[in-house]
Amino acid sequence: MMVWLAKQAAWSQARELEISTASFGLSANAIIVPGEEVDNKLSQVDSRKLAYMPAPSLTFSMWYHGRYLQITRNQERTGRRRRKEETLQISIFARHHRVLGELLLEAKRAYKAAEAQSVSIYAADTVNKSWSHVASRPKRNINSVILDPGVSRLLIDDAREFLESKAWYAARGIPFRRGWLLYGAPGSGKTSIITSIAGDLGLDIYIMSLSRAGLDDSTLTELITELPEKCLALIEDIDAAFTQSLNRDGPADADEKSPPGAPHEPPSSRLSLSGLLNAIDGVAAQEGRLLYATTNKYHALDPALCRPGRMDVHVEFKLASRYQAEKLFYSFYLPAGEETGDSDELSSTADDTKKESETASASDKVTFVGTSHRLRGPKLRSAEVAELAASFAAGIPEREVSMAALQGFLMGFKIRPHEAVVAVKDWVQSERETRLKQASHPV
Ligand SMILES: Nc1ncnc2c1ncn2[C@@H]1O[C@H](COP(=O)(O)OP(=O)(O)OP(=O)(O)O)[C@@H](O)[C@H]1O
Repeated sequence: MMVWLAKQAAWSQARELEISTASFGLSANAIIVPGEEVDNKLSQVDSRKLAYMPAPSLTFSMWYHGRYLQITRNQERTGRRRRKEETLQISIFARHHRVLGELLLEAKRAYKAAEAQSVSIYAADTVNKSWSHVASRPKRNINSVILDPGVSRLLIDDAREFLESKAWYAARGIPFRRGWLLYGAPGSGKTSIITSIAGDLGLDIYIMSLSRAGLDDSTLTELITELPEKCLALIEDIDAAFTQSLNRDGPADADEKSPPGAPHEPPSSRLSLSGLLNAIDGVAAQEGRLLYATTNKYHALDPALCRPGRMDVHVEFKLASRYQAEKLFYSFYLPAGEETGDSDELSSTADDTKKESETASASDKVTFVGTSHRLRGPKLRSAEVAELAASFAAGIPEREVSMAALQGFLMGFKIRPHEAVVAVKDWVQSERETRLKQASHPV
């Protein structure tokens, strides 16, 4: 209803407003403060966007299919934790409730259309043992995550094939479950590729962090049963459980993290490995759910956790190769609309292309209105970019720096590709020195 409301003239003309830098949910709900996108200072540092919503308790009057309609948005704090509850009160002057059904159906369609452009992210709320919507991100094109040749294709094809194989599993009596474990260097694109896969398959992401305070076996089980039927469940940093000495026999030592003098936590208040294994089987046991886990410490994981049936596909993500560095350079400086000509790029169907361009225009609306850094950069021909990309990649040692670090470096040269190529050698050297210092003085 909120997405539908956001499209009504009465909504955008409201004169009492609630302003926030936090997400109001699907971005279509809120009205982005005009002019902010063109404020270079704000858009260059990735600051939170300001958005406003008509204040609660206002009543909006409008005509709907020839009928007079009034909508009031109410907000109250309920329960011991004073959680904010929102309700909408709708009054329609009509003889039959059919018109309400029409309105709700139209609102549902508007929501689905808005949702098709973005991926909704939910996080586990361990206090209320429920999931809360934390963000809606524009879908990320899978080709924008640059991995070693064939890896993106393997991941997306495998996930698609799994979703289409329900009957195959049923015919063989094999539980319809599949888990993907992405492990390796930090900042190598594990989370990014998972987000892209969710966008590609039209699934919402439900993230669990095992190091979260208050997460015990029963909370985890409850959270798992609360998952919707079709979604992508993501356990981030699954090794975090092991830094708390998680073992199969029971929870870790309860005193380990308690401040001196704090009351002893009952032993059941921690997550045990068997609790985690049951939960994983639970996620996967529900049909149509995909389970992804990420870790930087593959070898710390218990074999029971990694065995086929729980984590069927293990993919290592390494530090950047020259190939990846070159492709990243392209993605920064190739003129808009031109292809790298890379055979590994995942082709989109006509429908996907349409969706992507719609998504791009939806996100452009927020991020760049007229001030894209591409427009301020030098106009390079593809051949020039190719030459620069090759020189840039030649300056990057194989598997020494992460893709996230490379991205950070290039961000400093958004409109200065030639300078990026010149500066890369010194940067690599300074990264090396920083790493050496860190190794000799571990935190
Ligand atoms: N392979 C890649 N291609 C393009 N961008 C990448 C790649 N890897 C990392 N990045 C960029 O680096 C940032 C961090 O990436 P991401 O969170 O996906 O890494 P990660 O492997 O999940 O890291 P961590 O293990 O620390 O959680 C993102 O902004 C992402 O755009």
